[in-house]
Amino acid sequence: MIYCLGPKGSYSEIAAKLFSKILGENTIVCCNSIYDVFQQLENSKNNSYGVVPSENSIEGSVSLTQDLLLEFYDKIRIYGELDININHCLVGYNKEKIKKIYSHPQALAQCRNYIKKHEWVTVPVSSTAEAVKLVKSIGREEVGAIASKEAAKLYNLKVLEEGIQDYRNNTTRFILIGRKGLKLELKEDGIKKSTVIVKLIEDRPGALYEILKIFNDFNVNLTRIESRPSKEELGNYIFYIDYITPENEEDLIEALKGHVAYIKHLGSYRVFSRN
Ligand SMILES: O=C(O)C(=O)C[C@]1(C(=O)O)C=C[C@@H](O)C=C1
Repeated sequence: MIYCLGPKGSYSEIAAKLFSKILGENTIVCCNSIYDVFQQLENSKNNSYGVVPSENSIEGSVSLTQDLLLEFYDKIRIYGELDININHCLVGYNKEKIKKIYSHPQALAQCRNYIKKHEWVTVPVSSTAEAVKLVKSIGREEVGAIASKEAAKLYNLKVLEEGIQDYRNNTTRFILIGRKGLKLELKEDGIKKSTVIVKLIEDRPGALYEILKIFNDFNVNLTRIESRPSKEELGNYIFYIDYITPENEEDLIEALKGHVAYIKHLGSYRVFSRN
């Protein structure tokens, strides 16, 4: 079973379909929210997976996913990663008549300039495919949605314009998640990455530098470092760090442990490609 944000035709479902081919797992279950995906996995006993967006090339991190990775740390780990091109379409009845545009907040943000140019009122909804469903059920020319071509086709609406994101290259990174301890057979080839969350012991000069120095000492290439609020007080942060997994990763983690309040290893996983 693979859980994802639905309904059918969402970008998450498109990503889940690609993962389903890779995993040889055919059942995809569409959920109402990213939170539901985590919760379904928490309650699942079998080898279920979830597919959730983690980062976008225009808008940056999907903060809900980042926060839930920490909140569900006792149960859930990352098992894979896949980047998908996002080619947003204007979906509806008649472009000239649109006054109100429905979509997921990430998609609205990725098309901010385009929407501003047309002076449309925006309505955030739970996913891009949900937006198309709503526009179909409203059935009036004044409304439109921003979504995939697949969603337009699925709910029988017209693609009025394609590639409407503000920057041509629009890529969203999706991660494959599951309960900790799952055995996913990784092919020998391809890049392997890891993600950790670290909290510094105290706010003092060089505290973050000391951690980064350890990565340097182990000759490890970082691919992302991002701070999120610790949610304890304003100006207090935790750090999400992705890196190319070294052979001696256990030694690296041991070395880091001496310099942090905590380190949470969210997984070492394969970076999948679409073919
Ligand atoms: O709304 C959808 O279709 C989703 O799958 C969510 C989501 C996201 O949260 O980033 C996925 C890809 C796009 O970046 C826009 C929206």
